[in-house]
Amino acid sequence: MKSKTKRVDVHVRIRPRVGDELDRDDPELIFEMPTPTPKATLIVETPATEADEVEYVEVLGFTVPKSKPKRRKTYRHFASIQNDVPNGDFYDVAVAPLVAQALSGRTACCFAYGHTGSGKTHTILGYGSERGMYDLATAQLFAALDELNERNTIPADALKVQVRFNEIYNGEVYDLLNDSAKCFVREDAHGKIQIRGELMTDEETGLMKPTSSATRVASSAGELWDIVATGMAARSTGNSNVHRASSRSHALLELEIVSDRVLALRSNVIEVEAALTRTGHERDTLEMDIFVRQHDKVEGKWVKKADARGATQEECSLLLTLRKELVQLDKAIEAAHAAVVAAQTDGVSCLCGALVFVDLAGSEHAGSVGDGIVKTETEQQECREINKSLSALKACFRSHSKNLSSAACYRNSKLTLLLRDHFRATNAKTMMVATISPSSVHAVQTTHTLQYAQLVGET
Ligand SMILES: Nc1ncnc2c1ncn2[C@@H]1O[C@H](COP(=O)(O)OP(=O)(O)OP(=O)(O)O)[C@@H](O)[C@H]1O
Repeated sequence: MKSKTKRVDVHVRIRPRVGDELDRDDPELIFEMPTPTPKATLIVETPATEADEVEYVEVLGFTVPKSKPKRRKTYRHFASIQNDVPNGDFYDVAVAPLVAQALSGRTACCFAYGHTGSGKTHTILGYGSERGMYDLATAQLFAALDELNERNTIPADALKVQVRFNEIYNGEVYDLLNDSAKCFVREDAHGKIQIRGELMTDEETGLMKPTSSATRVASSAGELWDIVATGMAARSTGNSNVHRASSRSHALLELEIVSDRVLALRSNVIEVEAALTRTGHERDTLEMDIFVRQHDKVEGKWVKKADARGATQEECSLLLTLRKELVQLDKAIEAAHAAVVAAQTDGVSCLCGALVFVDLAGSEHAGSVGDGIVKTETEQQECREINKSLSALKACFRSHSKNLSSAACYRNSKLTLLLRDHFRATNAKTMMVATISPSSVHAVQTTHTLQYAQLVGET
């Protein structure tokens, strides 16, 4: 049986002219929408300029006809085109279905792509009285959770929302809920992507162990807003040793429906895994001590001593105990994982539903490494990283829509690695909003955004 394709719904959002565009009275691009949703087409026409009237030009002393610029361009494969609509209307069309998806226990991702100033932040996070997508989404989410919680009598099963808020800048991941601390992304023994903090010394054992990246839990939309506001403040200020502009970083806000029961069981998994690491380290150290005692290093190679004595009885019995403990711990990890899965599947159907909002770096930074504008070493590196992550994202959209199980494309950037489990979650839904300005001053960036959006929409 042919599997269903998982297309990315791409919505184009055209904002009104704002700020300088109004002050300068920028000429507007002309938009035509000949085909309505669900397979919308957008024709963009740049207004004629005085230069268009020039018919001939001098080239190397010859007078030749001037080639006419292509003023009309057509872009296809969009789910909808929203021209000058308020956030609430855009939400109803593009984001409300994602919330329904999360409330059915599945995953939904929303990406905002466009050049700096095109309206990504206005869309995702909102401005003033214009509530952003995540705010409108969490209001809808909590309205549903509150209703379910009213019927629930067991406190440990009360539904809440767990928040993680990370920023990816120059190929590194920062934790916006932990003072922009640097994080590390790795795959755990069960193939799940984990975000970990810096290594810390465990006071009990003296061993270095990674701290988990910060998550916060909100029981109401108001609490969630406060958590996100903390992250947004961290994003705009950065930390003392990293100065980054938000337009040159990707921000990833992950919201997951959880209960205290599920969180306790997950933290039990982390505890048992830590115990396994500790015991494994103890066994390895003892085995190494015995080995080193029995061998000499000759010309870089270990050679067994002629008079090497075996392990003492005490060491043998300790090794036996440690090996038995490791077998027990392996079983305990399996059981702990099974308990998490059982709690997640036995609970209400919305449990573990997730909503992910991604405010991507300004698209003008992609493809602009060699655009002729003088850039510092750091700026060139930033452009390379943005290019890399946005190309990897496009490849992953393609692989996702074609139901390819290949994990390789996700490894090509931190952004896609962080998103991998969300993309590959069962029946995950993905939506991208391509934000554009109507000002012809931004025509080049608008063309770039629409080309990328079309490629994503046609995958
Ligand atoms: N749909 C809209 N309606 C009215 N004003 C808008 C709309 N979209 C954006 N704006 C305004 O345009 C300006 C730039 O928008 P915004 O900051 O969201 O851009 P951005 O793409 O997020 O830029 P950056 O990459 O710097 O974060 C803001 O003043 C914002 O309020």
